Amino acid sequence: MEPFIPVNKPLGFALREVHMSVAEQIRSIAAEARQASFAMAKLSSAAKDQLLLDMALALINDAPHIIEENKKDLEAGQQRGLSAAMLDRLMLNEQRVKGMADAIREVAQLPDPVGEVTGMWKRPNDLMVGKMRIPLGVIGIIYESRPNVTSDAAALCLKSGNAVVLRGGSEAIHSNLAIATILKAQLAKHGIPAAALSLIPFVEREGVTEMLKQEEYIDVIIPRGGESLIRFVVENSKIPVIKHYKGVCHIFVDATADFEMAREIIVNAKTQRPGVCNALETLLIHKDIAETFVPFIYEALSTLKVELRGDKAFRQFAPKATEATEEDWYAEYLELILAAAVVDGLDAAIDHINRYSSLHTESIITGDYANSQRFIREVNSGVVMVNASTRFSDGNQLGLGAEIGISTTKLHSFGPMGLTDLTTTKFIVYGSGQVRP
Ligand SMILES: NC(=O)C1=CN([C@@H]2O[C@H](COP(=O)(O)OP(=O)(O)OC[C@H]3O[C@@H](n4cnc5c(N)ncnc54)[C@H](OP(=O)(O)O)[C@@H]3O)[C@@H](O)[C@H]2O)C=CC1
Ligand SMILES: N[C@@H](CCC(=O)OP(=O)(O)O)C(=O)O
Repeated sequence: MEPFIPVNKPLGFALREVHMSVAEQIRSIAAEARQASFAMAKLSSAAKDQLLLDMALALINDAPHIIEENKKDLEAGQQRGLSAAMLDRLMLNEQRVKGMADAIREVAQLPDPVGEVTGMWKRPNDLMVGKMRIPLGVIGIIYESRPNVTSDAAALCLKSGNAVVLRGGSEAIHSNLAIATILKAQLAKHGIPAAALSLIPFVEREGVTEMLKQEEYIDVIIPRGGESLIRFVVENSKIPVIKHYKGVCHIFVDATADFEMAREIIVNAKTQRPGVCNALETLLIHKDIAETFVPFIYEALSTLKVELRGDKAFRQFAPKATEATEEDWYAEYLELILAAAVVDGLDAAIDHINRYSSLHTESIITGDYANSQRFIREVNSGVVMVNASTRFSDGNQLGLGAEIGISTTKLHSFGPMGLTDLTTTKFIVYGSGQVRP
């Protein structure tokens, strides 16, 4: 997508400091965030929780303003011909703003990971050695055009004692600025440096490029988005990157699967919200049940207007399905299209997944315990499920309150990332005068 300048010029441009280049402005934001991160790291759990609760309340109180700013984004999006699904992702109403506030409150209620001692052991010389959880420092996030990510990410980063630099999708610039301004005002009220939460206030892509050069000030970059973003960040970042890549999610229906259960799960995973990264994109079916299961699932999905693209064996039992090409096995459709193949068994299913998946989320539907255990151990993705919908691959649904995103990188955290994943540990050592002989 081409870089986009907001239609409402005064807002887009007024926030780019005219006397500073993009590079200077980003460097200054990052440097101030670094300073603010020291203040964040020292805050007590109670202070952070109160800050978050006040932020949630402020969002509710200022909902009319947020919705007004969001309308500007929606109008600009309509003018640019964004799809209905994209406009829906962008849209905020009272209920969605309330949802954002609820998510912040939920994060406030979660235990604070900072300061937790994760282990303590005694050495023969009586030294006590342990590990303590600490914030990462400054987290830079580049994300899509869903404005609620701005408040979710801010809440998670602040509660875990970090400062955060946010760069949201250009389509959501007015909404994001409104949300970030409201949240920042609460930082000031609580005596916390406003730079603990910064939103890049303009849409030039150069801002992303410059962010990736701030290794002196930003500790980690989280790119949350599709192919173009991830490739760009991986090629250009001087800062460690935790990729949050697209979701080419699979379900494998084993020979022992309960058909009704399989249908419920597949329908949910494909159709409940097709535009999100944890929606199902490829279905694999054990050959021993293909003759009966393929027509059964084809009927259920085509009734719901899902287009099926099958391999030869799948089309043998569902002749109306279109032909899948090699490209389909890599595809993240984010719409009502599903690729489907018949495989020889568990080994072939695991091989297919490990070859084509984006390491996001995969599920097996099976009545065979041993196969479920092999699937869990051998599938190389951040979330592996048994007899459940891939749509559960979500921080809130998995008990993390919210998620910064779903990591498809094994370092430093794999799968949905919550509070604990935004921290690291340091060694702590208690002595009583010991010296090394
Ligand atoms: N794993 C996870 O946690 C998640 C993954 N996703 C994935 O994200 C994708 C959908 O998101 P979508 O809205 O398309 O997001 P995009 O990947 O198009 O954009 C996300 C952000 O990246 C920026 N960006 C995109 N390309 C570049 C580039 N070449 N250089 C610099 N910045 C860039 C965008 O800026 P600009 O506005 O300027 O285009 C935006 O801020 C899907 O593939 C989905 O699966 C989504 C959410 C969570
Ligand atoms: N949080 C999501 C899953 C991850 C996500 O945010 O995906 P996306 O909607 O593609 O930005 C969910 O509700 O399922």
